[in-house]
Amino acid sequence: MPLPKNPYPDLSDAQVREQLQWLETMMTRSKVATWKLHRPSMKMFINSALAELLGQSWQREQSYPFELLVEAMHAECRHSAMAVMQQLWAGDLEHADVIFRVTAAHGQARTIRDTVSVISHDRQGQAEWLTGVWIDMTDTVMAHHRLERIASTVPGVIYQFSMYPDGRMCFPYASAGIKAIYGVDADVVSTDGSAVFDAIHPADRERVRSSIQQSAESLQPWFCEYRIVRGEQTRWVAGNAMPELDAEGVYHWFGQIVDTTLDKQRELELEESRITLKRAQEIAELGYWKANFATGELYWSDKIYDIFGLDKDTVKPSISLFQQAVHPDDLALVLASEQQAKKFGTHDVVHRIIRPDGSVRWVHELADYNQYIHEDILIGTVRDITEQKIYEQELERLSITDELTGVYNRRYFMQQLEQLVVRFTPSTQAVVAIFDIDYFKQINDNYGHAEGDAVLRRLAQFMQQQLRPGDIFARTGGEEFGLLLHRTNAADAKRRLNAIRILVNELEFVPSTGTEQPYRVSATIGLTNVHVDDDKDSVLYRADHALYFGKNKGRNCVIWADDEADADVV
Ligand SMILES: Nc1nc2c(ncn2[C@@H]2O[C@H](COP(=O)(O)OP(=O)(O)OP(=O)(O)O)[C@@H](O)[C@H]2O)c(=O)[nH]1
Repeated sequence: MPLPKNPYPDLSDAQVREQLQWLETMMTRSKVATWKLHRPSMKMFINSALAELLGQSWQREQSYPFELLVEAMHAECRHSAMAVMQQLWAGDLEHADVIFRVTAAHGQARTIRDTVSVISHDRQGQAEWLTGVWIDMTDTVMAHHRLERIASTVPGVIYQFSMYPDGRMCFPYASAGIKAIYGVDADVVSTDGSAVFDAIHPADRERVRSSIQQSAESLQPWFCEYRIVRGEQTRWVAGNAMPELDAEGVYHWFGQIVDTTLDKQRELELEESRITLKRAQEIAELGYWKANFATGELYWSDKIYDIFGLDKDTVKPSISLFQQAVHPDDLALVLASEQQAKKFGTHDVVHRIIRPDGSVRWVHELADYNQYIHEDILIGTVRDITEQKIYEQELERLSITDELTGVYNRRYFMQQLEQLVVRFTPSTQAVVAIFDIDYFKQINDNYGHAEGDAVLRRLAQFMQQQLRPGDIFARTGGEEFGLLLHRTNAADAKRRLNAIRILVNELEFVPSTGTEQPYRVSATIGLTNVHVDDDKDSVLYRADHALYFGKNKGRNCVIWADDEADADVV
């Protein structure tokens, strides 16, 4: 049988034999299985490692039928393996890697990569001598299989991504999930990863690239959320991976990419409703809070910090902090409302707070006590109603104020008188008086209506100054004023009002024209004390009667009226 031609013409046959010996020893030791086949005779020579693997006894130079090898192959691999062999025999291929499974000695199934080379050809160009080296890939295949099984239970895709110094990028490993996420096959991107990058939404592509670059530069974990466009569909994915730099300057990331479209949609919807709510709260000047009475914890939305004049970054809200901010006069009201809420479910209270700068604000709190939550929690809103309160107070003030003189008006006087008579008890002491300017018509007639107004203003202010706190003084008609003197007896009231009458009469008025002589005014005052069985009309009737009496008597006097007597001049 002709041996293959010596491929090393510089060496003697003996040297070649020696080299072969050495090679064979090395291969046997390292358990590399090899075979060589003389194609024309189909005689096969195998090394001891292959003989051992196939469960054959071995002798140097013993030939074996090639069938031995073919029979060891698993039936499902045989056809494709032999097809490659045929191409090698025909001289169509010089080298080929053939992968097949064999049943080795002791019935063990092994996966083999047989690297076959044609060593020599016959005159027709067909293979004459061929050789093969078996590499046992069982462990690799098993590891791959194991990885695939694990990967199939993990959401999304797990992968290795590599970036070369020349900028090439690829996915040497990607689990089957890559198809579902990017719509590409793992083997397509195993050498060129551009299909994955092409699938990224154009608006996100640069961001993804620079995040990879950053991770490479810092060797810090890569994390990125971005969109993928697949036909009409846009999906959100999130990727994270750990980078590594190898000795050749190649970066490798090992990580996972998952589809987060649903989470992202929920997140975006949540963010949208959060913004809408925030905006609505801003428009309504509304803050949102949640108080846990069991723990004393309090949550405030941003708006509440503004309302309370506190800094969000440095202040941590708590129930006690809130209570400290409540105006001391309103704290009992607020606490009572909270207790009410525990019984009836609703907390609805208007109160004042004091800001750190001392300014006072009015707030309206509305909250619900949720009895279905087992914790002691009140959830509610707070609105700054200071402007509204000021406006209301101003309206209230205007509704009880006389426009010309600035003192109380008739409406307020009548309200107070009504309250006085309704609440009156035998131990209460109060006096009601009517103060009427004498001959006021003449002032209008002599100096004009504006001068009359000025006199009314000045007299009203003057009277106001003469009274005690708690006394009520109001303009009840044109040049007529009413007085309610609390905790005063008849003698005291007569004395005080007479003193005031004298002071009024001493006032000097200078006409605004400036050309006339100064003049004085006088007033007549009718007064009475309040009785237990009085209503407001009966009180006013007596005071009015006394006033009428005084006018008739010549004016500039204080007249006391009681039930019996018509009047009593002071
Ligand atoms: N300037 C001015 N005059 C008013 C106002 N309201 C009422 N008067 C005038 O006050 C005058 C009241 O006149 P009378 O009721 O006759 O009373 P009098 O002149 O003070 O006389 P006696 O009360 O009897 O002393 C009228 O001329 C009214 O026009 C007002 O708001 N401004």
